[in-house]
Amino acid sequence: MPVQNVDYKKDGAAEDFVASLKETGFGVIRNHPIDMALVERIYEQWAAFFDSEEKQQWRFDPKTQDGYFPADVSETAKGASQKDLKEYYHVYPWGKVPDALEEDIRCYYRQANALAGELLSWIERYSPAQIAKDFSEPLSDMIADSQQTLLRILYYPPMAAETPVDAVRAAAHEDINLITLLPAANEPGLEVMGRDGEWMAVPCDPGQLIINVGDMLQEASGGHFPSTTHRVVNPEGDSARKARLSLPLFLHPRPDVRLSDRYTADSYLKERLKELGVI
Ligand SMILES: O=C(O)CCC(=O)C(=O)O
Ligand SMILES: [Fe+2]
Repeated sequence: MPVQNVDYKKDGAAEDFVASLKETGFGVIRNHPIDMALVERIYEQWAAFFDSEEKQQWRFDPKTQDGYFPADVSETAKGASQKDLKEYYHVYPWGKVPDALEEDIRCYYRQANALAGELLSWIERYSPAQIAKDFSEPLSDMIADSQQTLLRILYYPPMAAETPVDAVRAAAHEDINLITLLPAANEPGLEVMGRDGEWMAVPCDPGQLIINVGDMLQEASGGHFPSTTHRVVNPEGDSARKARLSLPLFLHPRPDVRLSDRYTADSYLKERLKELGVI
């Protein structure tokens, strides 16, 4: 089954969306309530931010992890030999944001967070009873007042003349959190690994929203929803001269939320961030 593209307003949307998540770990939603003009504006504003030297004043705080992460400290995916070719900025509800960029990004955060709550209730509704009975609380409650949900503004610079062999925009990885909401990026490149081990391009038509399952939902659902491996490939030809921006919202439960017998959200996150070498 390929990743399903679901019309948010159509009857049966919730069921089709959850079936796609179960089969592929990914779903695409169109006709959704997120303001895409706002997203376009955010891409423009933040492209200018990443192009400026001002970003150096917003460097991340290693303790709290909010702010700007330059390319030389950005992530190395689990098992990858090179750092990803990306920079990013982490926005938390309590975190720092440059004044001129604050209103739009906080507005997007609220919209996307609200839609994520609804999608999590769709997921719960269409989880088999055997699986849902083990959720320690409704999935949408897990993120309700969370201060941990992270909005990342990602900037993949135009390809340099020389990059280290094996370095890619984002090496194959799985997301740590419950689910991720990702509006279509301004350039293609996102790929998901199918069950057959083949890479498939994820559609990035303007206006679409991509949702993927993260490791925490996989853990909480005993593997019913698979956290699917994905990556961002390097562009070729004319696109190599273009920057790519994307805007994933990583839905993180409150730290005390019990994911499974083995983990709380907090113990799970700490274990994974250590593996990534960012704490
Ligand atoms: O840039 C993208 O399209 C995806 C980014 C991603 O997978 C991540 O930051 O976890
Ligand atoms: Fe990801």
